[in-house]
Amino acid sequence: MGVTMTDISAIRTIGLVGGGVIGAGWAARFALAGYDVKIFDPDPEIGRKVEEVLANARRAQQRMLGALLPVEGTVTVAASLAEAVAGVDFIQESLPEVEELKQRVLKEIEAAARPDVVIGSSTSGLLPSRLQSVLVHPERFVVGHPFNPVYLLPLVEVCGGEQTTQATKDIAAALYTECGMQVLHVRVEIDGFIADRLLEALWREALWLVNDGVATTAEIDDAIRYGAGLRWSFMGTFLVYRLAGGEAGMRHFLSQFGPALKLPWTKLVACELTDELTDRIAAQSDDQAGGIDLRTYERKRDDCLVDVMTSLKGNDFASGATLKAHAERLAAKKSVASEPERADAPLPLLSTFVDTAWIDYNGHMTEWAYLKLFGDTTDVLLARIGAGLDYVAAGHSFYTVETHLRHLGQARLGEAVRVTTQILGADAKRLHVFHSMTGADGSVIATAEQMLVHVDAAAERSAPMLPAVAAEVEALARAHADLPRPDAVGRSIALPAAKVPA
Ligand SMILES: NC(=O)C1=CN([C@@H]2O[C@H](COP(=O)(O)OP(=O)(O)OC[C@H]3O[C@@H](n4cnc5c(N)ncnc54)[C@H](O)[C@@H]3O)[C@@H](O)[C@H]2O)C=CC1
Ligand SMILES: C[N+](C)(C)CC(=O)CC(=O)[O-]
Repeated sequence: MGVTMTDISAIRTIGLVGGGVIGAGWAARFALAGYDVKIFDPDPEIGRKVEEVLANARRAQQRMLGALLPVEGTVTVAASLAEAVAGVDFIQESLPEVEELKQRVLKEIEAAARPDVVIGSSTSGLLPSRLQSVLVHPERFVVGHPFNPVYLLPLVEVCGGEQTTQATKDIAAALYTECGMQVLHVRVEIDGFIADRLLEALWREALWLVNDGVATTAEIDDAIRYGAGLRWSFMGTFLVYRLAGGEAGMRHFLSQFGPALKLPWTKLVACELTDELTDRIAAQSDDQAGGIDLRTYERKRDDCLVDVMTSLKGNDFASGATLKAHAERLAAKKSVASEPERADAPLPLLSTFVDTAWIDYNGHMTEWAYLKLFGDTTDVLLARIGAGLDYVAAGHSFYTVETHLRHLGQARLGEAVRVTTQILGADAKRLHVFHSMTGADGSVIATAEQMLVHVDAAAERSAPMLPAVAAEVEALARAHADLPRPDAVGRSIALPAAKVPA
């Protein structure tokens, strides 16, 4: 099926050329987003390598998104380049960073692929105008520069060349976004794009510091990870330095620290990678790694990245906002259709998916999260009876004065949970409710019995409900009067009789 230039819903299968660090990372990113992947790499070990990267990626993404993840796409190792790209709906090239090689293979890709299919390139700095110049259809070529590990880091720089159409950039950007990535549009075509210009400046300086015997690889990494690296995970250099300028902000920062830039402390030219320096860096790096193998280190890195992004998700900030939006998109695709109320059944008030922030060290939804969801359900009920935020603003409210929570099963990350509410009774000032939470398989995993008291909020005293609310409560209480009373109502916590010490 063809893909129109404005529609990515027709994209099902993605062809990957090059399956090294980045190509295998793309395979995992796309497959875990539900796309089928065909990958070609002449490396005879390609199948094993991709499988290992995919296993680590699956583990990390499950920690981050759990049951929200879509059904995983298939990953097929193709026997030839033509097999990997023929008939696919999008292509991502991740060949070694050599312009002539990329140009030669891009021509081979074009000869085997559909003429309209978008070709993304992972190049970290080569100019798209030069790469696309060899193509018959250069308009469908665009750079999509990712960051390692591609399956976790959201950033992808999208940069078109002189002949790239806007539609091509839009398709690539839409696809990457759909896979949970954060697109940074590089508006001016420039060697190294934006991020690698910055990374390379730091990297040059780091190599000089080792070369000049100022610091070891481990000391330089400490200088980053205990300081600036921590704040870079959520604020970039400009925002960080604005805050460092105190109340006078960026102007003060520039006037105080600007003159030092002219000293200059940094060299900003490449140091010669002599055999001696390469040996020294490699030996220090081996020493620093402490004999831990690559895949184990990758898992450590992935765990830390997931923890950082999950925390930032709670703050709805930086990459956390990207993750939150992605989780919401995935949840919307799986969303449970809202249920109509029935007179002969408890009210269906809340449907949601278990969030990463609610998971404990056992991998299950933690205690307080149950109370939060039951509390949220009560809020939905209050809105339903006309006691929502306007009612509160007018000085009336309900306070919860007693809760009895029971835990009967487990909810896991991303699982769909649903809460229904039965009105057990009410009088002029009190509302007695029973919430029941079911998991994805429909079994009850928790219940909460609550007593709410209506209050005059300003006086902080109980008070009768306003007539309109009282009428809604009465109607619901009457409708629920004939429902079977849950066994757990009124139960208290106690050991079974036989276990009570005499
Ligand atoms: N490693 C990194 O940190 C990042 C790399 N990139 C970019 O991604 C691209 C790939 O880099 P890496 O994955 O790091 O390199 P890599 O060396 O790990 O992988 C390159 C792969 O291409 C394969 N290959 C060589 N000739 C081929 C051909 N004719 N057809 C198919 N496959 C072929 C090789 O067998 C190898 O597996 C480069 O353009 C690089 O600049 C982008 C972001 C980060
Ligand atoms: C070293 N590198 C230039 C290939 C790095 C990148 O392009 C991005 C990254 O993951 O750091």
